[in-house]
Amino acid sequence: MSVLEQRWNELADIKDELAERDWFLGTSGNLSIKVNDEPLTFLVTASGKDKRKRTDEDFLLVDGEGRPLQETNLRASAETLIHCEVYRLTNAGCCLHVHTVDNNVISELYASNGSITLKGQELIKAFGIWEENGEITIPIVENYADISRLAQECGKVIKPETKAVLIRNHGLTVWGKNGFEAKKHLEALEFIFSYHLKIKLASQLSVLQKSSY
Ligand SMILES: CSC[C@@H](O)[C@@H](O)C(=O)COP(=O)(O)O
Ligand SMILES: [Zn+2]
Repeated sequence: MSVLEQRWNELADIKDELAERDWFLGTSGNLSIKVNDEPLTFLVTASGKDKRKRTDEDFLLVDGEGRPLQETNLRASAETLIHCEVYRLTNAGCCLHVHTVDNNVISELYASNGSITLKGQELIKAFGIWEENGEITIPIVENYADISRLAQECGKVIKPETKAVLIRNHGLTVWGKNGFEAKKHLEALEFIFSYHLKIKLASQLSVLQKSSY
């Protein structure tokens, strides 16, 4: 099997797993996986599809500027330029973007800070952070309608060590050195976001309950 076929199957399997979690509502979400380093080529999901379905037209091979490398009627994801920025600025081998209610709420709650710092969670270790009070900071950018501008803003906050970016009231883009790591990072962040929102809500409720006595 060629490297291209191997990467295709790997990304298709990841897509199936994320679909099982219902992380592609309303055709949202896009995924990519690197095929070649120099020159950069990667497979990216075709735009506007129901990503819960597995077909032979799910991905396109594009270059470092997001241009298709093969004759095709398909359009690359509208957010391909964000994936280009991730591959340009980090050692990512796979990049995943999903819209969930939790990542949207977190992005709105912390937008004015420009980032959210997560700590005190066992799953921080999924990012290779093993120290006692390890923490990870996820930058948050505004959701510009102009994709070049949005990609540019993402590019400004992505440092080599950054693992993810939140786009305000839009979704999360997260990556890893390969498909396994990207999925691990995505699952860990969604877990921590969900925990964070629940504990925040629970503590507000307990303040309300105490003040009603
Ligand atoms: C139809 S909602 C989602 C899109 O606007 C976009 O944010 C998205 O995630 C999917 O776009 P796509 O072009 O299919 O990759
Ligand atoms: Zn999106």
